[in-house]
Amino acid sequence: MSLLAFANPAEMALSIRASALVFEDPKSRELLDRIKRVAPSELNALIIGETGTGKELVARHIHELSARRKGPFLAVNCCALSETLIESELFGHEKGAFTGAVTTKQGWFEAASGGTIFLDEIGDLPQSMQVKLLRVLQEREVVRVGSHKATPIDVRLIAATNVKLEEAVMAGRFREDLYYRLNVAALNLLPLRQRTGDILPLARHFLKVYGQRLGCPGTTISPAAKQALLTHPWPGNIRELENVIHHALLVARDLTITPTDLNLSQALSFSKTVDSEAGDFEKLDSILQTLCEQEHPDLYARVERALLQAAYKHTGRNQLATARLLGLSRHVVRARLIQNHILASGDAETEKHHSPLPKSISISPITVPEVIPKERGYKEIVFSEASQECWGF
Ligand SMILES: Nc1ncnc2c1ncn2[C@@H]1O[C@H](COP(=O)(O)OP(=O)(O)OP(=O)(O)O)[C@@H](O)[C@H]1O
Repeated sequence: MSLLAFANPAEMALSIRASALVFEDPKSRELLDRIKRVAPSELNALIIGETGTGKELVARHIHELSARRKGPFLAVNCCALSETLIESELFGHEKGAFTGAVTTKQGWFEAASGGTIFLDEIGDLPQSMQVKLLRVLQEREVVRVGSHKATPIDVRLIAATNVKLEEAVMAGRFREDLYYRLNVAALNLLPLRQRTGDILPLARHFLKVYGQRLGCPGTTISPAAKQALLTHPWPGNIRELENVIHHALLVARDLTITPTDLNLSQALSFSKTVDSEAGDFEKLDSILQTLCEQEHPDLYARVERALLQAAYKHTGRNQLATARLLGLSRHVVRARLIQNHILASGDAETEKHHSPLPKSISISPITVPEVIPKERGYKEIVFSEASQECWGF
């Protein structure tokens, strides 16, 4: 999949707006009505759904339908940031606040002023940060690390989770008061297998998008392939469907996609194999941790890298499958692949990840060249067609 570096914001605007929301199943249409009602309000929203169900796309849609549409839309993946850095990333820091803080830096909340901030995987937010986030939401101001001065912020928060936050609250892992603050407007995105009326419209949508990009517009899906799409369980949801269609267009011999082009049986048998292998990896992981804690603290990092490399190679460089194989979430895998510099530049399947920190920022087009490179010190912004995300380097 190609990467485009957008020199010009208008070009990126077009690309981002092209990511239309396809909602045809009656259950999805109900949700769309709710989204349209929630969007113009200033309410915080909580989007709940399995990985790949479209949480970020819905958050972006809410932003576009709100009065804040001209402001920035910043998407931050909570689990891609290490616990030590998350506070300064979200709220900024003063020069000299800690080793390495060589300049004063604005945090994401300030950068999103006048717009929307999307906190993905909110359930992974460390407890210490949950208290601080609650304070920010209550007081509507942030205090940079190393400062005593509060800066007012004008930001709408949309959070997302793929775990049941109620259970995390019951287990004491997530603050109840923060949960109620976030859960003002809850939007449940059903897994694709529970809204089968979306499958073929989405397949047609991706066929059109990728068909044009790959120079084979007008490609259709055979009746048998449609049937296969309708009966597949889609554990990776819409992201998986998108990848399947993209792949099918690459391998199809003519302008009709057949069941063989979809390669769904391989995906299923593979997911069964990895289910049984995951247990072994978990066992190995825990033995290694104990061993390394006792003997060689740096050995664990080396072994983790080797494991990640092996799993990533074994799965044909598929992040979701690697996550399943290792018993981790896709975001954790992605973050660790980046930290370990395993995602190489020019990799055809993945985004380009050179930043030492995975800064997953999806940005409202207008603000990209003005806010991000200048304020965040990025030299280059790269837009990934695959994930519809921008990456700063
Ligand atoms: N209703 C939809 N219509 C069109 N495309 C969609 C829809 N929902 C999701 N997609 C596409 O599917 C892919 C995954 O969506 P997205 O990243 O928003 O999911 P997510 O739930 O945020 O995933 P994760 O939990 O892994 O972060 C994206 O390429 C997105 O554009």
